[in-house]
Amino acid sequence: MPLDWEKARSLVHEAGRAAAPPPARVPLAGADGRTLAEPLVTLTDLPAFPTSSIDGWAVRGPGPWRPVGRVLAGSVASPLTGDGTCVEIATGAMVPDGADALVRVENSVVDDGGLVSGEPKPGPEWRRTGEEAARGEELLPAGTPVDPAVLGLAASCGYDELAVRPAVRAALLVFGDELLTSGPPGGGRVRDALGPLVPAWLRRCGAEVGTVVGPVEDTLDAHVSALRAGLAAADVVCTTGGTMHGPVDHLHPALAAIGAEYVVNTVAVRPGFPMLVARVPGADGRTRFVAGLPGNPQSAVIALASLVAPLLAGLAGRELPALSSVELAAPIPGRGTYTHLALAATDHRGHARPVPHVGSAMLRGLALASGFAVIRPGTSGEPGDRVPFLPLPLLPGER
Ligand SMILES: Nc1nc2c(c(=O)[nH]1)N[C@H]1C(S)=C(S)[C@@H](COP(=O)(O)OP(=O)(O)OC[C@H]3O[C@@H](n4cnc5c(N)ncnc54)[C@H](O)[C@@H]3O)O[C@H]1N2
Ligand code: MOO
Repeated sequence: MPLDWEKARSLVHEAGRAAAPPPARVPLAGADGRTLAEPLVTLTDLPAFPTSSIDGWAVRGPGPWRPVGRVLAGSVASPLTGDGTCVEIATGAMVPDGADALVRVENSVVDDGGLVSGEPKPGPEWRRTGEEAARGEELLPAGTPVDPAVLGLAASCGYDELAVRPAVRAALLVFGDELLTSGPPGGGRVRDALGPLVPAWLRRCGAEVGTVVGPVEDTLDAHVSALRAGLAAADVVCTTGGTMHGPVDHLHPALAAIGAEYVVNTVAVRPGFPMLVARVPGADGRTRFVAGLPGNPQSAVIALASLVAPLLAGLAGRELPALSSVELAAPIPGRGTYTHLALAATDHRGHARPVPHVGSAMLRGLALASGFAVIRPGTSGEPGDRVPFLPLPLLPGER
């Protein structure tokens, strides 16, 4: 029985999470795009010392004030001990003990005798120690994706290295003797569209893509050898084609031959129902996965978005990618007891409109869409309905 689509997403995510590789400590520069394996706890107060927000004067007592020195960013300020004294201070410099106000340079006057007068602003002009965070405070939980902001925050609170989940290693095996790897299709043969497409989308899901092989010869032996070789170097081996039971569909027998166990075998979703994920014990004791994507190109993309993205998220120690929600701008039919994933383009108001050319063998509609409107089993979508939306893994600026 094909599994419910939402159930299948969470099952593969859990399977990935259970098999996530152990954390590694890496220098900050190598942590970009990984996932925090431990909470980010600040190693100091932030800021670590009272810090001037302005260029001007740190003053003590009532003015005018006699300058007794200067404190620049990067140095330790000596205390201001006498009322009626001040030091020149730069933005970012430590505010001296004893100072009770800061006066901006543009709000001050220095008289001929060198005395400074001026009006401090009513609000404090410096940042108090620990005002952003207190030493030992948790700033971000484990499982947070490491992005540029996280790298900057980690550096600012004292980290040289971060404990992160290693990158998930993926491989691709393309099945199908009918596939051409260059030139125009014809004479019964089609161009391999998935060899170029799948690795690019795996990378957008955060995976490192190693081996890409194809077409693998349409024999059981060739499939078994290619799977074994792929699994030796990857956490997840994606395959395309051969998920059904046609005369040269060898995926299921090959999975049996390598001792794989299905996590999900067919999903109640249209298009793409023959998709699967199976787990295989690795030689090192760690679980590896095979993700079988159907051969029809749009169906393969649906399998990537439905199963492979959650699996990679689980292996990376991340949450199940959340579905967003859109308002339909046009009707979308349901698919009976199956979930219908309908390619749609969204506008700036979050309205989704189905795109044309969306047959499971087509890619034209995919290239116009930003994701799939999710029409749940037993429902259909009417204009104005809010429905869940499964975004394609696109980078900013890509549609
Ligand atoms: N008797 C049945 N036959 C089929 C059924 C069914 O329910 N009963 N379901 C159809 C559906 S739905 C799908 S999806 C496909 C899945 O088939 P496979 O995963 O076994 O894929 P193939 O048979 O190898 O290929 C299907 C189709 O896609 C083309 N293809 C394959 N790989 C690529 C590629 N890399 N680039 C471009 N196009 C590719 C291939 O030439 C075929 O046209 O099964 C249906 N059959
Ligand atoms: O389900 Mo197939 O994947 O419709 O093309």
